Amino acid sequence: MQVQFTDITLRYAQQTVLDRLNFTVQDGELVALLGPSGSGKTTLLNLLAGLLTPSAGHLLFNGTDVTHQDPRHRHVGMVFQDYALYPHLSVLDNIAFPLKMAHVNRATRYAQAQKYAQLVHVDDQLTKFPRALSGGQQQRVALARTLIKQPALLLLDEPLSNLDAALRLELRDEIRRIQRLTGVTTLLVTHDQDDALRIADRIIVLANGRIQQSGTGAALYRHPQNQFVAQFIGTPPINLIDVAAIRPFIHAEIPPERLQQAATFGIRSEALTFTTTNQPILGQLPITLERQLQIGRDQQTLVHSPIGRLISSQVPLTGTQSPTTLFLQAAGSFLFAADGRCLWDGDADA
Ligand SMILES: Nc1ncnc2c1ncn2[C@@H]1O[C@H](COP(=O)(O)OP(=O)(O)OP(=O)(O)O)[C@@H](O)[C@H]1O
Repeated sequence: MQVQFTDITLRYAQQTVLDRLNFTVQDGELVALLGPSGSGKTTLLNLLAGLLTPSAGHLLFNGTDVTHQDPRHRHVGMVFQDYALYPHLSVLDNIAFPLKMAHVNRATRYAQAQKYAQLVHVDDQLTKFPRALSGGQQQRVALARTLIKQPALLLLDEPLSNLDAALRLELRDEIRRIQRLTGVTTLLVTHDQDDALRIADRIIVLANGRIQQSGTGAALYRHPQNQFVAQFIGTPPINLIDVAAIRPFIHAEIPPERLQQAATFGIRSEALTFTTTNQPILGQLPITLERQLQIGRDQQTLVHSPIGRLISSQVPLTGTQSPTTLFLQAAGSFLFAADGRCLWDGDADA
């Protein structure tokens, strides 16, 4: 089902939580809604489920205006962070429960429950009660219980938040597999960029009630439209430097009028390189090494420079001599205006 927000605004008393949102989720798409705490993610899901009505604007499902439609008629399924399983019912009865409420006969609802249990890989747990399951298994059951209703739209509200790291990784892949198999249009709410980047076809970044940018993980990382997105997406975090401080170290081709307008220079850790490559270089900085870390397969080096402390992921772990200069590569460098807009992107505009 295609979902369309047209100029949707939601206010609580004086606070505008969502401010004229416009976006479309295509039929079968898996979109992550990524934003910091309080950015309005849950509010947006509640609008889709029909638990809230917007202050202004329209919500369309397959082109039909459902802004004021009763939640029961929307065919929307929701899965929450805390599973919300019925503790006194077995796995099979939990999954079959929505069909019982819909007065589907016993044989059919158990056959369907078996089918969905297989889909989410809990078919070997059918007689257990929720307390005897791991968090990941409980979330699988919650997913099956929602999917058995064959929703036209699936809403996942921080479904991985209560899981430990290993289960989280496993369920991320599972959510994607199950969504692909069922083809259900899905909106996943998360504040975790890793979840969004690994699961979704496309990410919508929400902050301060506005869509900051919508795109693939690669587009958001390589071509952020503003400083918020540049800071929010990517680990280690982007280096942000006052333009006036870095200007004396820049020798190459940035349009002078852009430099004039800019307040902040952003540089990704991988754009601070130890040696020159065949990539365009903007300039170079004298540095002293502070600390080097190996974090899994990634290396991070903290350096002191005349423009402050920086992080590079391109300095080899020492052994030989310490580097005294780092090169600023154009790709991965950005200029931001005082209001946060990206004025120049070293990869796209150079
Ligand atoms: N019923 C309400 N009355 C007044 N303000 C509310 C109400 N519900 C939410 N808000 C406010 O709306 C804003 C967005 O809340 P929402 O729960 O949608 O954010 P969120 O992005 O889901 O945050 P989190 O990740 O912390 O759950 C917050 O500032 C919150 O305080």
